[in-house]
Amino acid sequence: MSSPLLRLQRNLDASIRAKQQLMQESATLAVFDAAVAATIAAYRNGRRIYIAGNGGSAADAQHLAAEFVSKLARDRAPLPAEALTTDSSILTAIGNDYGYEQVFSRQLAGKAVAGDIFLGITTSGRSPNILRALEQCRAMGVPSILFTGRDGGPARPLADHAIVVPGEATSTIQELHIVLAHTLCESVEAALFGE
Ligand SMILES: O=C(CO)[C@@H](O)[C@H](O)[C@H](O)[C@H](O)COP(=O)(O)O
Ligand SMILES: [Zn+2]
Repeated sequence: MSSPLLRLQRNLDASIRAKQQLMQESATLAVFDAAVAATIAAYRNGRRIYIAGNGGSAADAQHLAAEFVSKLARDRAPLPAEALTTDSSILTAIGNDYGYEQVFSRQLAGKAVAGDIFLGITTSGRSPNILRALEQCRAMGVPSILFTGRDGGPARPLADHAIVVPGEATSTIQELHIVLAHTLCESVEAALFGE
């Protein structure tokens, strides 16, 4: 077998093993269940979700926001959601004037209200802009969900619902995060608009 196919086999195997492991981690699944309930509660109260991450996790933040606003599995009313990663003017202004670690926290300070919900995505649990965003949520009464990996790093204790997934490689952790993201959106759709 050629080496790209060997790599594919290895990566598929790592993804499958990590997903099977997550299915066995009942404590982690319970945290996810609570995170879904908190998101449904925010929407029922007329609030919205803000989502942030870096690199591939920025793409995941945008992917999930698009599905809340457009749709995932069924035709229904749009749900308000915003990825904090999309406006290059805001990102460069805050990054340039206040520092990259404030690019998400300052947007939350300016846009979010108590009772909104925030989802931070970081495979390492160590990205300073996600840490600052989680601190900002605590200060503002915005409940927070964290999708992370490894030991969850310093982000873990800062989040209300910290979901730490298995996986050794960053890419494997991200593959589990996208399953969580789709399941979160699908569950919200079902709760608000029926199965
Ligand atoms: O997508 C990938 C790797 O798969 C990268 O772009 C990755 O997201 C970046 O290195 C991020 O900066 C990593 O940040 P984090 O997950 O540790 O918060
Ligand atoms: Zn990637």
